[in-house]
Amino acid sequence: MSTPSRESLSQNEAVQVIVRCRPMNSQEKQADCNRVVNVYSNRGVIEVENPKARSENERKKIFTYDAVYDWNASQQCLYDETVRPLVSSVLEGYNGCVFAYGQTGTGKTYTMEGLDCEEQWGVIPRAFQQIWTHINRTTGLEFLVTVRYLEIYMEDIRDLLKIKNSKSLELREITGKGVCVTHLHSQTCQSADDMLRAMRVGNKNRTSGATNMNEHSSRSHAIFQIVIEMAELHSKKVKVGKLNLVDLAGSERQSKTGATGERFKEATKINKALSSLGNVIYALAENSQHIPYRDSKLTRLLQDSLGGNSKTIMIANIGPANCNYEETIITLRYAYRAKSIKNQPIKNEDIKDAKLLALQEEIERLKRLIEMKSNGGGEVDDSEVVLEESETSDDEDSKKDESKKKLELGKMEVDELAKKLETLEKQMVHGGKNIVDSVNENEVRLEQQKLEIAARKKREIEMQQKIELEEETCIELKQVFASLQQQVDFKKDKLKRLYAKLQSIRQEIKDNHKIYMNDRREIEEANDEASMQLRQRFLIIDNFVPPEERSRLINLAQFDEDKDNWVLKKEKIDAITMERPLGHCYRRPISEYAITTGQVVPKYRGENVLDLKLDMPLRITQDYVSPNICPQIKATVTNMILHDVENNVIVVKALPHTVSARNTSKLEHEGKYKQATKFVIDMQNYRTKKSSEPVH
Ligand SMILES: Nc1ncnc2c1ncn2[C@@H]1O[C@H](COP(=O)(O)OP(=O)(O)OP(=O)(O)O)[C@@H](O)[C@H]1O
Repeated sequence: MSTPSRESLSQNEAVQVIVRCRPMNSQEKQADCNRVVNVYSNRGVIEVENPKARSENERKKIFTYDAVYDWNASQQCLYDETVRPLVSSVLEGYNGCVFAYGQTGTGKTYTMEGLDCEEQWGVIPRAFQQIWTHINRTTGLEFLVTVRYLEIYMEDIRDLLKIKNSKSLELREITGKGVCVTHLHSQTCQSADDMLRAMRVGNKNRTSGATNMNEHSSRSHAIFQIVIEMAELHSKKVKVGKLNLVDLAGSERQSKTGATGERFKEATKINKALSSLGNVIYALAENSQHIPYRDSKLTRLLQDSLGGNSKTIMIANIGPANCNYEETIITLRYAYRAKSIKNQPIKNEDIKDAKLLALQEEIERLKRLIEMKSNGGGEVDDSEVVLEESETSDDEDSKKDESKKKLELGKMEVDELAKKLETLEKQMVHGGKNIVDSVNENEVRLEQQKLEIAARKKREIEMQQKIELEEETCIELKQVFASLQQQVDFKKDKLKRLYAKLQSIRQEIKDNHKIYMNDRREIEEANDEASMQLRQRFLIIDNFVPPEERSRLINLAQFDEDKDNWVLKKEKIDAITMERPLGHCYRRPISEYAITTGQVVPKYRGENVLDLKLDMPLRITQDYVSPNICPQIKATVTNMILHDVENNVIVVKALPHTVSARNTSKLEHEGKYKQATKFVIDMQNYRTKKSSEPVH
């Protein structure tokens, strides 16, 4: 893909964050839950009341977003106001991404896919409609539309359109194209119905299951990708728009979802991937130097959409009930942070390696070939056959037959080429099919109006938010006071309001600090655990692995960027020139029958026993020299071994439970911590050194 020109680089653009609150569900109604969420759509504000508030400061939390939707908002309204403008940009050649995030059962799948009846269609089918309406009324362009559908389940990537032979697929970073999934099936579509069919096939294959919170819970992160290549008929210039529609698995608490066994394992993986998504959002919002995209497959795949070259919308889904207060606040904070992520959308113009160009070239080539063959430029010439028919000599009869055969073969070839041409041509769609339709004009106008309304609504919300900010300062200037007392009362009121605001901000800081301390404790625990493991492994290496073996492995180890892990290089064994052992017997016993029929080739002394090219080991057992074991380990091992005289066997005593670093005394813990940290630093230095070495 060619690199984008300077002109096509647009300005930084923030991720658009939208919040949607679903209606109370039957479970919540039965349990007599209270609604604690208030939605102010005209101001883009969500207000949440804390059901366990101990003081006035803790009572209300207020969050502001680009747009908010309550339980009455229709699918059409959400799509037209927020997603339609983004899909329009994709049709101009931008990359776009819409992803739904939220607690399990809050309506992510409902928002992205919706229900079967057209009125309840979600973002994905509505995007299909918009794309094909556009294609069908655009003249002067040729389109190639392909879709892919994948899920990330327990950190494995699966192809949802080709599930039968779908093993876990690999991710690969391709220069200029970003992170791609290798061997992912891509399906060409010629209509919105084709896309709907692909979506339904994929949905059937998607991993889902029932939890306490949702009867049909999606247990994987699903990404539906649409690639639209558009070529100008005259200039052959190609632009490409890519749209990622992502339905994430729900964030959840194991205690609430009642997850056990396989569901528990799933939930752990889901939460891990979502927390790495959270870390990426946090790092981007904080403008960190290092963005941990590599921590999970989900974040690697969404790399372009978060802090990359795409226009992105995050739809945060929440529930209205008091019983989900904590989860709702977590989602709202998460979404609030995402608001400060800046992307750099790029228009993918003048793309040189588009599939559409290759397809056009192939079609031209086939057309030329068919024409050549039909005009007799191929192997067989019709006129030649006619001429030959007039000659009657016996000798030439066979020649005639041969020519006929050739002719038939030639015709078959032309037929095959024509079929191939037809299939290729079908893949490409010529824009402007409905251009003569009078309804079409109205449709164009309607679409334009919808976009204008969306833009106006966006501006209105922005203005409202600005006005509210400025009101605080302006109201005082406008006020004319009749007396000093009136002025004092006014100022008292203002002070009260500001004090309440200050208290709520203080509370927010307190809550955030608590979250930060929890996160920090978890990271420290993970670090302690990792350090202990590292130390244990170093002890094993130091004491049980011979030094030459160790240096051999160090030389072979190299960091594989694609696998994001260390791998061992293949060792060169050419230098070893050991003779293979020879057979001792004179002859291999064989049956009389085999000898007479000559089926078996007898084996003679002097031949290799094995006729395989085996790798020879670098050392043989006799070369083994026992290593120097450190005295502590020796003592531990000696203490562990008992001689069971009665049964004449050696018994190894079980080790006492390892004492966790957290439970040991402070001093001991600090000592261990220092040692462990040193090991971590050594290992990191080693990794850095290795990865900076040139790879041979
Ligand atoms: N805005 C809404 N209006 C009406 N019904 C809704 C709305 N949002 C969600 N629902 C209903 O709530 C239920 C749960 O929704 P959904 O399955 O979409 O949740 P989810 O967030 O995708 O859950 P999970 O993460 O477990 O997959 C569904 O029956 C859905 O139809």
